[in-house]
Amino acid sequence: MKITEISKGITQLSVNIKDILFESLWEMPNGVTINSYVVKGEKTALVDGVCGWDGVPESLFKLLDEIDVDIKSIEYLVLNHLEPDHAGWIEDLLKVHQDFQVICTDKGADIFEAFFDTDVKVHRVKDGDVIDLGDGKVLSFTTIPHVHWPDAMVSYERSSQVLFTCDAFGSFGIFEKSTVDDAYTDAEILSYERDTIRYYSNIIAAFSPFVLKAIEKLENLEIFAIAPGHGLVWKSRAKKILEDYKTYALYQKGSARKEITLIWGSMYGMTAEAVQFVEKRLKASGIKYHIHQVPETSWGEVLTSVWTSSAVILGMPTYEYKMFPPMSAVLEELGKKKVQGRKAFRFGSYGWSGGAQKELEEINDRLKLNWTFIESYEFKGKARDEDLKIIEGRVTELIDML
Ligand SMILES: Cc1cc2nc3c(=O)[nH]c(=O)nc-3n(C[C@H](O)[C@H](O)[C@H](O)COP(=O)(O)O)c2cc1C
Repeated sequence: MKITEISKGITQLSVNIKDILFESLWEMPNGVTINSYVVKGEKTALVDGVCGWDGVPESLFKLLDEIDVDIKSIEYLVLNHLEPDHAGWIEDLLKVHQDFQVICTDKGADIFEAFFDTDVKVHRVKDGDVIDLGDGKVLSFTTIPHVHWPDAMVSYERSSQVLFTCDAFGSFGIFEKSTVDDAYTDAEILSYERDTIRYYSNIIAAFSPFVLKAIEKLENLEIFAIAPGHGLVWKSRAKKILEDYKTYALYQKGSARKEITLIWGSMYGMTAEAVQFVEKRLKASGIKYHIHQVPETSWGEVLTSVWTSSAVILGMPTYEYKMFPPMSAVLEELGKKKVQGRKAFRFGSYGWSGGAQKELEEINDRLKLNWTFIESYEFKGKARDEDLKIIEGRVTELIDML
């Protein structure tokens, strides 16, 4: 738990969350923070809440207490996004306070009504609407639909130029030293980047075209700080996180970094032997690569690597006339996130007639992955020296294509 003053009258209340799966699905090896913000003019607004998970609502009440904000003094609850990791706390709030207004978009209001049984007043805002809190504090609102739900908006406090973005521009990770980027060196920020990319690729990626539209909408704002619902507050690097998000969004269609992700699975070690050989070749080439075995590695981890990679190598055998099933499961997930336009190569073992290749081609077409494959290579049983030579040639071809 942390309390941080972002600007005069604007305080961040941050709760650390570990050892859960985000959306009951995505691993977070370094946890996540959920950030709520108090904006104090003559009136008090709370921007975004926290989740209803064990101990979290109590943490927010405690933090409000520590900064001497009487819960009953909150007149506005600004909900940039209704996902329960930010809005679940409302159930607990309603038990002690009902005399406030919810501020959200039209779509947000519909979701609010679906999630909560309450007569609390809901004020629907559109682009450019403002709420004057008095004492110089004015909040204005800009919708950013589908980043990440259709209800999403950002709120901007005009005098301090703080932009509250909820899920947009967020990251995974818990930050012990400070919750503001200024406290960290560039090298430290770079070491947290994988958590940001993991967050982006796992949670936001499917909506990348909307991320680009949102950034366009926000580009001309004077920004002192970007204050998201997860991860660091971006002050000196506010422009940089906008640029980084734009870059991540553009990775969706291909032309990502000069990196290769090798995803592999093997039942009895025949494909695994060839994988070891390919890994040696990648190591010798000096190119940056990620290697993940499936099903041992989670989708989230694989997705994080593939998101930044311009090329993918798949190593898997035939299983019941199809691909080794964990590989098709991962590809289906990549299809849902629309990871398109990768350069790719596939190799693998089979026992009698094969079949994996046919399913791979079907998946590439059906999911519109639009991956450009170098001719795949299949070997019967164990890969012999002549097989490895051919595989090596094709891996070299792939590296050269980058
Ligand atoms: C459950 C199972 C199903 C298989 N189905 C097929 C198949 O449909 N077609 C085929 O050619 N080989 C099939 N095989 C044989 C494997 O593809 C072959 O043994 C291959 O060498 C396994 O590679 P691995 O050691 O990397 O798992 C199957 C093997 C198993 C264990």
